Parts: sequence; structure tokens; C-alpha cells
Amino acid sequence: MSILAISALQRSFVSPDGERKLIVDVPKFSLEVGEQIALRGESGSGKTTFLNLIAGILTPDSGSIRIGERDMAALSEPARDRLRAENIGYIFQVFNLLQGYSCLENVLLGMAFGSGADLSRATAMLERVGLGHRLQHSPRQLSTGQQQRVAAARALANRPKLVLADEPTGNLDHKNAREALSLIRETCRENGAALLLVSHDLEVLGAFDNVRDFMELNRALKETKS
Ligand SMILES: Nc1ncnc2c1ncn2[C@@H]1O[C@H](COP(=O)(O)OP(=O)(O)OP(=O)(O)O)[C@@H](O)[C@H]1O
Repeated sequence: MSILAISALQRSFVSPDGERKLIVDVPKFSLEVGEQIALRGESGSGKTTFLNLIAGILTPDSGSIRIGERDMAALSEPARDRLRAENIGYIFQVFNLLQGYSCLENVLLGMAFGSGADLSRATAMLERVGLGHRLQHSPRQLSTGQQQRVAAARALANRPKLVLADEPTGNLDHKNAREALSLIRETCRENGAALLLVSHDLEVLGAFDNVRDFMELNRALKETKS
């Protein structure tokens, strides 16, 4: 059974010279329940745009994006926000943590949009990522690797069925990157969540059995290159 099924997905942007450019043109892509796929692709190839479309942060020009039974692309903005909050955990390239709030509040706020803030679950998630002693710290008092773990705890706290991770280890050293990747993958397995992870780090990609080349998936790139 698919948790994610994409068909005939297209999205363009108007570039600074006023020309409309097709950035994402993915005829088909799917992810099964609990499946883990890594997407490899060059910088600027449209990977973040692709993840933002799946998350309903961006809307497509055309095509469908089924999350379980529902088409993200056909929903109103509030309905998209709800579908995302209930089903998707997004670990951003930049962690998007709220600096005015503690680590615990960051996780609780993330949960509040979905199934609801649950103090014991938020605390357990931060303990799970090794930050049980940092609950009341502000993100700016943490190292980059620790902030990344707060972002992972926030994305995973609601037990989403689909986790999107955009270069989640890009800002980390080797040791922290390896630990963060294992943590994300294990937590997805424990929760039965599917994982779609974008990276150009060969060590990260090497950890996955299933690596797809975004250059192959995205027809917009083939057209630009030919
Ligand atoms: N809001 C926007 N308006 C105009 N162009 C955009 C917009 N967002 C992205 N683009 C363009 O779309 C292309 C793909 O960007 P995107 O961020 O999806 O690439 P990426 O593969 O994630 O890159 P990276 O690996 O460097 O993060 C780029 O050429 C970018 O300039």
C-alpha cells in the first residue's frame, strides 16, 4: 500500500528575467508504507521544491499528490495544513526552530498542529534524541548537532506516517551526521513511517538500500540538459 503516490506533477517558477521555468516535472513516484528512499540530486535540481510540494507548502501547477487516500494538490490551504500536520513530519535543511521558545516548547508546538501537544510524549522524544537534560534550553544555547536533534524530535513526535528530510545532516560533522541519520531511520522504523530523504552526501546515500536519482525522476532536468 502506498503512503505517497505522485502522478504528472509539475511546478514552474518565474525567474528574475521574467521567464517561466519548469522546475519539477515528475510523471510518477510512489513510496510504500514504511519504505525508506534516499533521493540524490545536484544542487538546484529541484529537490527542495519537490519535498515542499509533497508537504503541501507549495502548490503544483498540475498533477496529483496522494498522501494515503487524499490528494494534497486538490485541497484548500487550511485542509493542506491539517493533512500535513496529521501525516507528515518534515525535517528541514535549516532547522526552523523557534528561538524564543525552549526545546520542549518547540516540540510541543509542532505537536499542537497535529494530534495535540502531549507533554510526556514530547519529553520522551527529546530523551530519545539524547536531550532529556536540555528540555528548557533555547535552541540558540545548543550546538548545531543538538539543534538538528530537536528538529528531528519535533518532526517525529506526532508519529507521522511520512517523514520528509531535506539534507538533514548537511550542517553536521561526520560523527553527528551518522548518529542523526541512524536516529531518524530507527525512529521511522519504530513508528512504521515511510522516509523520503534528500542528500548529496555519499556516506548518507550509502546507508540506504534504495537510492533514486532525482535527475532521472525529474523530466524538467532532462529537457533543460538536452
Ligand atoms: N520561490 C522561487 N522562485 C523562483 N525560483 C525558485 C523558487 N524556489 C526555487 N526556485 C528555483 O528552483 C530551482 C530548484 O530549487 P530547489 O531549492 O528546489 O533545488 P535543490 O535541488 O533543493 O537545491 P539544493 O540542493 O541546493 O538545496 C532553483 O533554480 C531555484 O532558483
